[in-house]
Amino acid sequence: MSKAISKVPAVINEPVKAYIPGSDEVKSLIATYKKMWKEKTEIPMIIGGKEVKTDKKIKLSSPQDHQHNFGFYFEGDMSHVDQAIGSALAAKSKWNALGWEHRASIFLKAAELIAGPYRDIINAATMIGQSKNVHQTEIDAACEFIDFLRFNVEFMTEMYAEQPVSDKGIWNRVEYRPLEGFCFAVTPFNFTAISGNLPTCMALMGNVVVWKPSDKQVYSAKVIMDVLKEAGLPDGVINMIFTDGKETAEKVLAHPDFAGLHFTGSTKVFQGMWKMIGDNIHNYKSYPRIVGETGGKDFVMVHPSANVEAVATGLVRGAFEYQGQKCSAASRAYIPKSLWNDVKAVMEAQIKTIKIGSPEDPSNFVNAVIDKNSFEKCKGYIDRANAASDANVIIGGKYDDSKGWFVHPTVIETINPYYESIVEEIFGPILTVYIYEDENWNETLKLVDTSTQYSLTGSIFAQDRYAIEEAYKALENASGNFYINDKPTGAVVGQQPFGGSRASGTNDKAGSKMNLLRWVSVRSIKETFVSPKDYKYPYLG
Ligand SMILES: NC(=O)c1ccc[n+]([C@@H]2O[C@H](COP(=O)([O-])OP(=O)(O)OC[C@H]3O[C@@H](n4cnc5c(N)ncnc54)[C@H](O)[C@@H]3O)[C@@H](O)[C@H]2O)c1
Ligand SMILES: N[C@@H](CCC=O)C(=O)O
Repeated sequence: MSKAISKVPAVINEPVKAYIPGSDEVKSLIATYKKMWKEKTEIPMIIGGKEVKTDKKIKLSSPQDHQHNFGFYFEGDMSHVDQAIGSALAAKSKWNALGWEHRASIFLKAAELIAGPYRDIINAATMIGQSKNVHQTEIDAACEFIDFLRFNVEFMTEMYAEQPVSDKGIWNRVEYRPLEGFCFAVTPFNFTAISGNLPTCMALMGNVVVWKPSDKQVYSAKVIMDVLKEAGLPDGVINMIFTDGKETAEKVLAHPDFAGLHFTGSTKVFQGMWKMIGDNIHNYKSYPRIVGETGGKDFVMVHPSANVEAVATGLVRGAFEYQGQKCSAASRAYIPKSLWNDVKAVMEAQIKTIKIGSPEDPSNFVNAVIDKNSFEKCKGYIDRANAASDANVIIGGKYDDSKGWFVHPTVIETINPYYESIVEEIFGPILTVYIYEDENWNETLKLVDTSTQYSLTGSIFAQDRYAIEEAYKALENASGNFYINDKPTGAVVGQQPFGGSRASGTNDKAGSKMNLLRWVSVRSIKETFVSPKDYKYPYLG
């Protein structure tokens, strides 16, 4: 244990590299992409620090070229889930006993490795496996993940420093113990940073973890485990398994030592897991912590005083960056009639210039959606809108799966504020707009607040300060992240703590102290320096 109260290095957000065409940084990244594209990587599970291969080799193909096989991963079964739980529990007491500075050092070193020697590798893996363009991968796999790692260390020390007051003659302290048992991280395909953050932030707080990444994010998940190993994470602290989600959840969530779920993904899956936890409540040694960040139907509300170019740009970037596959993506917009023709014209002009294709060509702004299911889902919404009497595809609407899963940026206009594409999460490059009469501003605010089950992100565009204040109040519970004159995507760790409520999650704000608090169980300690020797109150003589 340490003989000093040390301070961790001051933290600032990792600068986003510009990747200017022709620059050394873009050349280096694209060269790494091309090299990794050709390698037939074999990706084992990592249990107790050991590589685990099975006879079930699953082919990995890239969304931008579904016939291209860039490697394989080894799928496990329920025996591997048992092994992962066993390894986590075996690693627990040593990890728990290690001084916090050592835990901090491991994750700070991991941040440095990603910022330096692993930057191109983790970025290229994300581009190949998850089809992100150079900028989108840089803000996710490099910068956001680095920020999570560094800021969480800072938040941990701030938390540890929070101590109660002490009356005369006593000393009160609190300590932030890891949860008893093991934790379970289940992560989505769309953000490498999220998949890295969920298991690592629990481990940072002294917990041991079973981690099940999405089968569509296996390549960058492997790089995360490589980095953690090189950073010195002891064997068994984080165990990565590639197993069926539902079966794994059934097994893990029935275990008496299950202590906490850290989930990010769709609403339906999270609700299913919450129900399983409820059904098992009598089996556990402690009440498990449940944190889930889930789906969204994120709004852009536009006031007649808004700036047209700012609105159109916010919509184009908010809806179509990473093919709309951000939980925060702008997917419904409410635009006053007086501005609509102008906003539409600017959007059409911008969308016309968007290039679509593989991330290997950095000039492609839109890449492929993640898989066939997603492609078919988007196609369904577009085809039904084309046939609907109350909706119309007004921009885009093309799709092409001949090489990759490409869906063009699409705008649907509807006259029905409850039309399917304006209330359901699509998770693709499809924005639905509803045009309201300018005088119906207040009614439209109510519609934004009540027409979907979600409450994740949302934006108000207005120059009129009274209108901003009205929207701010009327939409108080309509989003967990609220933006004024900006797109509803792109939260930065340490700047806009991220998460939503209603059907969008437990709002425990990833990358903040609020989230880390969920992974500790506080013990209060009171020490009395001179203990009383008689039971009598002073007035009893
Ligand atoms: N709110 C947020 O912060 C946030 C961030 C990113 C993504 N998301 C949401 O995630 C979704 C997209 O990601 P996705 O497609 O990977 O989500 P998903 O729900 O399909 O999968 C998430 C994880 O759950 C696993 N899983 C799937 N079915 C399961 C089951 N029945 N039981 C247990 N685990 C199961 C998957 O294998 C994966 O690891 C969207 O709904 C998006 O809004 C939310
Ligand atoms: N934190 C990201 C979204 C993560 C969900 O997919 C953003 O703010 O855009």
